Amino acid sequence: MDDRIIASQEMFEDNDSEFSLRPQNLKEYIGQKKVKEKLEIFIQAAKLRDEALDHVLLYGPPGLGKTTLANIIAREMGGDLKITSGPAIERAGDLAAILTNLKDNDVLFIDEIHRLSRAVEEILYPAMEDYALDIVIGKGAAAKSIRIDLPKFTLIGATTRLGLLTSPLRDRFGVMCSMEFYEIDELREIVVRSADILNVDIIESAAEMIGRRSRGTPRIANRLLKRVRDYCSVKGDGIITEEIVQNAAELLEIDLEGFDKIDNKILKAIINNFNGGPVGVETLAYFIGEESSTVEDVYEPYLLQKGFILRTPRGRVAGDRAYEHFNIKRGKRLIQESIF
Ligand SMILES: Nc1ncnc2c1ncn2[C@@H]1O[C@H](COP(=O)(O)OP(=O)(O)OP(=O)(O)O)[C@@H](O)[C@H]1O
Ligand SMILES: [Mg+2]
Repeated sequence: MDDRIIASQEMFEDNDSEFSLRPQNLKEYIGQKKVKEKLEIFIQAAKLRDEALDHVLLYGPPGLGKTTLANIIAREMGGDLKITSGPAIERAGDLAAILTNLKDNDVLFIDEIHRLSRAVEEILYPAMEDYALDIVIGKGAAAKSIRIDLPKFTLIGATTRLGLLTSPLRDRFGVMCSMEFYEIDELREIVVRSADILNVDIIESAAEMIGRRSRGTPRIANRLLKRVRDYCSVKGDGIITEEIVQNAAELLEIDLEGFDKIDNKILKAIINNFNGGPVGVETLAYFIGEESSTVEDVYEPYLLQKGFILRTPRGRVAGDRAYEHFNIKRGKRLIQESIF
C-alpha cells in the first residue's frame, strides 16, 4: 500500500502543500454546485439571525473535499475549526472535554462519524439539540444529573457510509450534503489552480489528462499533479505537457481511466475468477487481499458509479464497461499478462 496514489486516509499527505492547495472560501471551491448553493444560503441566513449554523452532515467517498468544506464553513462563520474523528474519541469524557472548550460559532468537525461509540454518541444528542451537556455525578441512589450549557457551536459530521449512521444521530443534522464525484472539467480547473499555487507550468490539455486519471477525486488529482511535477522536473523541460503526463502515469501504473493495480485487480478478479459475478464483496476483498471496508469505501464507489461494477442482491457483477476496459467480450476471460 506504500506508494498508492489512492489512499483511504491522509496516509501520506504532503501536509504543507495540501494545506495551501485548499480553497479558502466557497467562491474558490470548485464544483459540488448543489452543496455550495445550500451552504451559501444557510450560512448567510445564520449570519443574518446572528445564530450558529445548523449542524451539517457531509457524506460521500473519500477525498472529495469534506475537510476543505469544514475549513471554509468555520472561516465563513468566523469561528475556529476543531478537527477530530469517530475512532479518536474513545470515552464520553473525551468528547465532553472537547465540547466544553468550544466557543460560540466554532466548528467541530468529526470525521468518520459513523464510528463513534454508543456512549459517546449519546453525549452528542443533547449537545446538538440543546447545546447542553448532561453529566451524572455520584453513583446509585445518590446519583444526580446536572446540565451544563455549551456554546452555540456547529457540528460538521463526515462519513463515507451514511447507512451506518444511527437514525437518532442522523436526524439531528439540519443540513445534509451529498458529495459527488467531480466532472472532468472541474478536475481540470482544480489541477490548473493547484499548478498555479505550486508554481508549475502546465498546458490545459495536460491538466485535463490528469483530471481524467483522477477517478473524479480532487485529492487524487492534486497528488497525481505533484508526482507529474516531479517527473517533469527530472525528465521534462519545465512545462507539463500531455506527453509528460502520459509517461508519468505509465511509471505510476495508472491507466487511462485512472485505475491503478487494485482497481484492475478487483475488475480482473470478478471477470476471471468469479465468471463475471455475482460475488459477495467480502469474498472479493479476501480474494484480492484487501479489507472489505477499503474495497467498499475507497474503490467501489467510483467503479459502481461509472458502471464498471454493478451491485445486485447476490453480489457484485462486472458491468459492460469493465469488459470494454479490457477490450474483451462478456463471458471471455483475460490473459493474465494483459493488465498490470
Ligand atoms: N472543490 C475543490 N476545489 C479545489 N480543490 C479541492 C476541492 N475539494 C478538494 N480539494 C482539494 O483536494 C484535497 C482533498 O480534500 P479534502 O482533504 O478536503 O478531502 P476529504 O473529502 O476531506 O477527504 P476525506 O473524506 O478522505 O477526509 C485537498 O488538497 C483540497 O485542496
Ligand atoms: Mg478529510
